[in-house]
Order: sequence, then C-alpha cells, then structure tokens
Amino acid sequence: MPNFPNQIRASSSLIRRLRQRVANPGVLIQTRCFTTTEGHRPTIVHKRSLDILHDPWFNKGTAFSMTERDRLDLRGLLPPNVVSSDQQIERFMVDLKRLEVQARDGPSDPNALAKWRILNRLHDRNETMYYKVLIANIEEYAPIVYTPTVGIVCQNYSGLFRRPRGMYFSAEDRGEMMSMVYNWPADQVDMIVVTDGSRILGLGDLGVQGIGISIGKLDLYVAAAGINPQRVLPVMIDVGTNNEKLLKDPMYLGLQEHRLDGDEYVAVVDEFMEAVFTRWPHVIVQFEDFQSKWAFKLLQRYRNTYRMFNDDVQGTAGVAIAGLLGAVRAQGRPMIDFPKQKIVVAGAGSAGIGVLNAARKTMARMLGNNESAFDSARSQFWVVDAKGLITEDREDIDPDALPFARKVKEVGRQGLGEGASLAEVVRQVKPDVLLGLSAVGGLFSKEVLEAMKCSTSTRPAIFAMSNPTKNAECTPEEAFSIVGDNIIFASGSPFNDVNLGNGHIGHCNQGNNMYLFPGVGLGTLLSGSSIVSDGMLQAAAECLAAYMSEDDVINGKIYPSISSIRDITKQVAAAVVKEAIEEDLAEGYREMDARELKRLNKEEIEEYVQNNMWSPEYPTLVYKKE
Ligand SMILES: NC(=O)c1ccc[n+]([C@@H]2O[C@H](COP(=O)([O-])OP(=O)(O)OC[C@H]3O[C@@H](n4cnc5c(N)ncnc54)[C@H](O)[C@@H]3O)[C@@H](O)[C@H]2O)c1
Ligand SMILES: O=C(O)C[C@H](O)C(=O)O
Ligand SMILES: [Mg+2]
Repeated sequence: MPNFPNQIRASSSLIRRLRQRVANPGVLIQTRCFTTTEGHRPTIVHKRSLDILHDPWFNKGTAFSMTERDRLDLRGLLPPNVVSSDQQIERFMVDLKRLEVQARDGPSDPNALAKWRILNRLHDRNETMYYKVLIANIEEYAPIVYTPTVGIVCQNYSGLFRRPRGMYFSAEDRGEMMSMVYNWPADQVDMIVVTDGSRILGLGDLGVQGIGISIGKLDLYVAAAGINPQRVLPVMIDVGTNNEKLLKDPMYLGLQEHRLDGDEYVAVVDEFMEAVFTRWPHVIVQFEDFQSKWAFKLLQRYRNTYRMFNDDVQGTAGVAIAGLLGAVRAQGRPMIDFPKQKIVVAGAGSAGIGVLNAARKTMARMLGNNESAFDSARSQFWVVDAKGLITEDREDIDPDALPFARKVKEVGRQGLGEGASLAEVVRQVKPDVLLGLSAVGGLFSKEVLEAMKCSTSTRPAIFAMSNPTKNAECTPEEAFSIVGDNIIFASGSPFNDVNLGNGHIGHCNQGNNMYLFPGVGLGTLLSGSSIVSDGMLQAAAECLAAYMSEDDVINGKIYPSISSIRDITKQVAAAVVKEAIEEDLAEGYREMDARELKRLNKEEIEEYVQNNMWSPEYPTLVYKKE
C-alpha cells in the first residue's frame, strides 16, 4: 500500500473520492486539501516502473497507453496489448462468472484454480511468506503453482491477470529492448526462464498467456534450488500467435497477429538475448516450451556463446535417462544392460528427440564410446510420430528425426513398414520400454497396452510423460490394470499411486524435468561456467539416477518423492559444479574464484552449494536515505 499523507489518512471518504479521481482523472473532486481544478490536469506521481504498478492509487494495469508506458518506464512490464478500462472490467467479469460456473460443475479439480488464486495473491503480497508456504508444503502445492494447474492458469490467463509479473518483449519492441531491459528494477538477475508461448505443455500455442509457464518454473527455482526470488525474471517473447481463437478473442492480452517466422523471428530473439546479457552478463537463460522447430535451432545458435539451455530438450532428456536406468535396475539387472533395452518412443518433437539423442549417447558410452557403438545403439529405438512409425521411406523427414528413422528392409522383417501404427509397432517389437512424449492424451489405448503385455521384459516400463494431466498417454490405473502389477510406471504430471488389492500398491512415479532443471541452473550459476556443457547435463542425469536406492527401484520407485526436491536439487547442482570444474569451465562465483573451486572435494562442493541456497527467512530491515 502507498504511504498516505496524514491529512488524507484521516478521512476514508476522501480516499474513496481520491480513488475515483485516479480512475477518472477528468472528474472533479472538492476537498479541503485539494482545491477544485480544471478537468484534464494530470496527476503528478513521484514514482515510476513497478512502483506504479504496485500502487493501487495509480495503477491502470493493461490500460496504460504506450506513450504513458514509455514516460513511466513501464515498457515491457505489461503484456503488449493496450486495452480500455471498459475492456478491463469486461475481462474481470468474465473471469468472475467463470469461477462461479467452475465451482458448480467445472474442471476435474475446481479447487486447484481457487488454491492458485490464493497462493498467487500471497505471492504478490509477501514473497518470503509465499516461498515458506510453498517449500513446507511442496508436495501439495507444486501441482498448483507448477504442472498441471499452471496449464489451466495459462489457458485462462486473460481472466486471471491482475498484477503483472516478469517482462514482456514483443515484436513491437524491436530496437527498444536494449533500453527497456533497464525497466526491470533488479540490478542482479541470476535466472531467466523465457518462452515464446508456442507450445505450452501439451496445450499448444497459447501466445502471451504462456508467461505462466516461466513463472511456474521460476517458482521451482526458488523453492527447490534456493535461487533468491529477487533475482529471477520470468520472460515472455511475444511474436504473435497462430492460435486462431486467441487472434479473435477481444480479451486477449498479446499481439493479435500471426507469429513472426524465419529471420524476423530470429532477429527478435537475438535482440532479446543481447539485451539481457548486456545488462546481466552472468545470467542463465532457460528456454521453455518453444515449438520444436525453433527449440533445436535456437539451442544450436546460442549454446556455445551464452549461458543457456533448453529445458524441454535437455532437462527432459536427463530425467528420462535417469528413469530409463532406474527401469533397468528395477528388472534386477545392472545399469550397464541399458544398451540391450528395446525402446518405443511415441512423439518426435523437442522432448522426444532430446530423449532419443541422450539415450543413444548413453548406450554408446556403455558400449565402448566409439563410432560403431554410437551407430549400433540406434537400432534399439523405434520412433512413432503423428504419421506412424518413422522409416527412411518418410517423405520430408524432419532432419532431427532422421538419425532414428528405421531402415525399411530391417523393419520389413518385423512385419512393419513406414507409418505403422503404434499398436502394431508395440505388438511386433515387444519393447522393454514404451515412452510417450506425444502430447496426445489416451494415446496408449487399450489396444496399445494389451500389446505391451507381450513385452519380452521381465518388468516392462511405461512412461506417459506428456503434460498436463489430460494429455498423459495413459493413467497409472489403465497401465497397471491392463499390462499387469509388475510394471514400472511414470507420468509427467502427478497421479496418485494405484491400489492393486491384496495390500499391494502400484507406484506412480513423476517423471518430470523439475528434478533436473533447478539443479542444472544452480550448478551453472555457482560454478561460473560460461556455457552449459553436455558433460554438465550428463552429470546431472547420472546424479539423479544414482539418487534412488536399490530397495526403492526394486519397489518400482525410479524417481524420488517431490518432498525431497530441495535435497536432490542440491546434489544435482553439486554434480554440475564438479563436472564444470573437471572440464575446466568453472570460472567461479562471487568470492569463490576458479582456483579455490578447484581445491574443493566432493563434500565441500555440496556444502558450498548448500550455503548458497536462499531460504525464506525475514531479514532485518534498516532504513537509509538515498
Ligand atoms: N515430463 C516431462 O518432463 C516433459 C518434458 C517436456 C515435454 N513434455 C511433454 O511432452 C509433450 C510433447 O512435447 P514436445 O515439445 O516434444 O512437443 P512437440 O509438439 O514438439 O512434439 C509432439 C510430437 O508428438 C507427435 N505426435 C502427435 N500425435 C501423435 C500420435 N497420435 N502418435 C504419436 N506421436 C504423435 C508429433 O508428431 C510430434 O512429433 C508435451 O505434452 C509436453 O508437455 C513432458
Ligand atoms: O512443464 C512441465 O511440467 C514439464 C515440461 O517442461 C513440459 O513442457 O511439459
Ligand atoms: Mg516445458
């Protein structure tokens, strides 16, 4: 709340009238302390930037005009679409009415959104308290601030929008980004999560509404990795949307034009990267939920020059590798048997291809780490996308999928051909693992799961990794009831364990990149490495794989419980720091310089990480004049 001058604090009716005046600057107010003036005199404010947005007296939210946004250093702190106050009220009312409908007969968990609103309001009021609540109840509230509820939040963003959080760089800001980045009030930013909203979870193109995913990921950076909340920055790059519904929606807050493409698109992202690294040279940028077409290209473009990584490609790969190795151990076999696993992957997008590349490299390393090992490892994978089994016969094959296209002759011997259906592939291959990153809810149908019953594995593994909940390829109930009690099951979104009867529980693991990205970011930050190397990502995955005990994996638990995410993240970060030191990439962080880092042993690295994790405790505040 603003500090009211004394004479104003005395009179609540005056405050009411003043509020009216802020809402309608043209309306005259008669007071003892404010003399009557002509209608269009401007209101003098002594603040700018976020201070205005956080001040209920002066805030107009999305109704600030572009000239006002420039005058008050607000550019980038609001979604790009300027709306009228009538439109603002209409948007608010639509949302209010929707809440009533949802409370009656709404989505599967109507309480989830209500809980999100309450937590979000706390986040806006008091960050320390918000993170204290989140960390203490992470198992209960991660599904609210993160997957799956964050998906509903993004879908309903126009209605839920109250206070902005983060920055928006739009196609309209070309040429301005280098200066507008200074509108952000923090002099130090450690972590940025950026999205262009083109593929939010499995929900498709949500345009500017995708900012929710950057916010949700950064909540985990604070809660799990202990990154200081004052040093995180959620970012939305708004280059338009190809979602026809949003293009026509009068409530939509983003640019209502089709997405930029080609060089124009790259120029916007280039300008953004240059701007943020100019102001914060040591920041780490996590790319999130970019459509696969751009996910790979941007990763290749920036990964050797900037401290950045793509969570969907690289984070998911590490989590999947850890789970796949866990599934081998759960069969009672050593991890080194991994290269013998037959793996069917449904989905060849940014996540699927990321997993395939990493799994192939892991197998190759186990087989001798040479070219022939790398070549032979590819025969362990069958990849099915929207057009069916991918073979070398596929026309216009995506270059990223090409290394996994099966030879026609070879699959012909298995009775399969180009475009064979998933059920057919599973029936013929009898895989050890069926892994879904397709974004198609229910893709592992009864027919597909029936086919999995013929798996040659002693303990088949089913990974239904697509998000959010409705997009999961199958539920754990379906998997356990059709394929059998003995399977290993993991899903991207959280599900409850399954009661198998006779006192037995079918364990539902959450195979989500949340177990990796916070540690990768924290480890990169504390090592001071100027890039995120393959070795650092591999070290993170191996650390997660080793986290589970032999007893756990035999009992079907291949991923830890989210209640221990802070501890896992600490260990993953320590593994990343250690690898960066070994690769001679570590340049140090603050008073810990490169030479001192090199002297640390494993335990000391863990301690160093632990000591640099922020905890939600109130600091003592002291007032000092500027
Ligand atoms: N669990 C996790 O940690 C995690 C991480 C990243 C992504 N994901 C999820 O994975 C999903 C895919 O993400 P992406 O970035 O790869 O998306 P994407 O759009 O790039 O790729 C989707 C792929 O699925 C294929 N597909 C579509 N219909 C299919 C069908 N009927 N059968 C087989 N394949 C089909 C498409 O052809 C495409 O190759 C999303 O739901 C996302 O939420 C989960
Ligand atoms: O956001 C998640 O829950 C995981 C992943 O990054 C996804 O895109 O689905
Ligand atoms: Mg993602």
